Amino acid sequence: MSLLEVNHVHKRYDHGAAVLKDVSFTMERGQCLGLAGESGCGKSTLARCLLLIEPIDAGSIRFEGIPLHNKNERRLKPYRKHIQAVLQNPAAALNPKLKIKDSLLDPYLQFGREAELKHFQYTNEKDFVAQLLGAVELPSSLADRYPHELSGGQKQRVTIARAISIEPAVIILDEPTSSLDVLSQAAVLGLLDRLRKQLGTSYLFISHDLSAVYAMSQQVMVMREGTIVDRFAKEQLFAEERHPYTKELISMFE
Ligand SMILES: Nc1ncnc2c1ncn2[C@@H]1O[C@H](COP(=O)(O)OP(=O)(O)OP(=O)(O)O)[C@@H](O)[C@H]1O
Repeated sequence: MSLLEVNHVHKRYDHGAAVLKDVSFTMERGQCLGLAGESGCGKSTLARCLLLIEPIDAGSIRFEGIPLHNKNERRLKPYRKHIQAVLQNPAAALNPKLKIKDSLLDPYLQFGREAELKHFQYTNEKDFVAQLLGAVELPSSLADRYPHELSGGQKQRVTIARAISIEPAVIILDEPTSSLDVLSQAAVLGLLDRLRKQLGTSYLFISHDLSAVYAMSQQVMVMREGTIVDRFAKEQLFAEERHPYTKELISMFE
C-alpha cells in the first residue's frame, strides 16, 4: 500500500477556473517525490489540499489507505501529525512574538503524545529543543531568540526542525529555498536530503525549478496548468519518451 495516494483530484476556487484537473499520483515511504512546473500551474494549491487546509471538489486523498479528503476537523486531527510542511517564506511561518524554543515545541505540545518518536527523545523542553536545533545544525543558544534575530537561512532551518519534531511520515516542501541566497539554498537542500535519509521521512518537493527537483528527488512529476503531464524516475529525465513540456523545462536549465 502506498503511503499517500491521490486519485482524480479536482479543485477550483470560488467561481474561478479549475486549478487542479484530475490529479493522480502515489507517494512511497522514505522517498522524495519531486513536483516541478511553472508559476501558477497549481503546485501550492495541491500542497494545501494535501495538508488538508483546502478542501477538494472531487477525487480522493488517502494516507495509508485511509481517506482524508473532506473529513471534519475532529476526524482529521489524528492524521494531521503525519503530514507536515515547510513553505517558501520562513518569516511568515514563524510567529514573531514567540521565542524559537516555543515555536519548536508547538507541534510536540499539539501532537507529541501520539507521535511515537523514534529518533528524538523528549525528557524535558530544554533538551528536546537542543536536539531539534542540533538536527538542523544550529546552536542551542538560538532557543531564546526571536525570529527577527535570525538570518533567513537560520529561520528556514528552524521551520525544518519544527516539521521534523514529531517525525511525520510526509513533509511537503513547497519552494523551501526560494527565499534564500544561493549558498544557503545549497546548504538547506543538503540538510533536507540528509534528514530524509536519517529519519526515513517522505518528501513531496515542490519547485518551479526542475534542476532543484532533479537534484533532490528519486521520482519526478511535471505539472502544467493543473494537470500532471509527466512522471518518471530521475534517471529517465533525458529519455526520448519525456513529455514535450518536460523537454521544454529541461532546455531551460541545459
Ligand atoms: N486562495 C485562492 N483563491 C483564488 N484563487 C487562487 C487562490 N490561490 C491560488 N489561486 C489561483 O490558483 C492558480 C494556481 O495557483 P498556485 O499558487 O497553486 O500555483 P503555483 O504553481 O504554486 O504558483 P507559484 O509557483 O507562483 O506559487 C493561480 O491562478 C492562482 O491565482
